[in-house]
Amino acid sequence: MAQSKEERILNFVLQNAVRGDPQSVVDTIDKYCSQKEWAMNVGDEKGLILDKILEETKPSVLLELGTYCGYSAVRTARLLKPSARLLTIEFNPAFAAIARQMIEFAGVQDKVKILEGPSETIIPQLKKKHEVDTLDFVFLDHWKDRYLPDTILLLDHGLLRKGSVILADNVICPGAPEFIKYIRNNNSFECTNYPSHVEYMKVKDAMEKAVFVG
Ligand SMILES: O=C(NCCCCCn1ccc2cnccc21)c1cc(-c2ccc(F)cc2)cc(O)c1O
Ligand SMILES: [Mg+2]
Repeated sequence: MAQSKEERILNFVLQNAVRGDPQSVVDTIDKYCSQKEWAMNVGDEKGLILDKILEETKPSVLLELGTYCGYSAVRTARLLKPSARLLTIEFNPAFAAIARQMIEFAGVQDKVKILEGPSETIIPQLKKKHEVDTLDFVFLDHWKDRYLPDTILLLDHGLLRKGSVILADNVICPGAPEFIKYIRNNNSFECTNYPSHVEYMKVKDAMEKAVFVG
């Protein structure tokens, strides 16, 4: 069977990165996707914004929507304290399988758990099935028209607390206009926009941080 792009990315990492070194995995994916094949990783430019917000927030319980090849899961886990846990939801089983191998190669498997399925099914299970109380940090990077309904789902299931941080990728390109309209007009959230570019491109993009103030 012909290899998928995601398999080619994983194999490039297995052959060129250092096992157990998450930074080398992140750098190697960025090298491949900027020089050989574009892929929808958050990338190095927006990745630095993610890093800074993680270092400011110091979260213990994190949720990511949109694992893909595991780039942002590895990038995030490399900055977490030993006791912190990242749950990452992936809809596509083939991508989840790639991400699992990427996360294990990087050596961050003890901090990361991949949950396979649609976010609208998994979010309501987080408290009882995945022993979550509330989330300190949520990274939205899945279907852009699910950012708003899933934010409402998080609220309805009591998964946010005062100070919970939601960080959304791609609020310009591909864009998440309904999410942005809602979150910027909701007094329960304090929003900050971080202008950037689409990963590995010159096209304008941005990330939006929304802190839940209760
Ligand atoms: O589409 C994007 N991501 C979403 C991929 C599908 C997620 C599916 N999925 C995963 C978990 C999950 C749970 N529940 C339901 C569905 C779920 C994306 C696209 C671009 C992009 C593309 C073309 C272009 F010209 C410019 C930019 C850039 C990005 O950074 C992106 O993130
Ligand atoms: Mg994205």
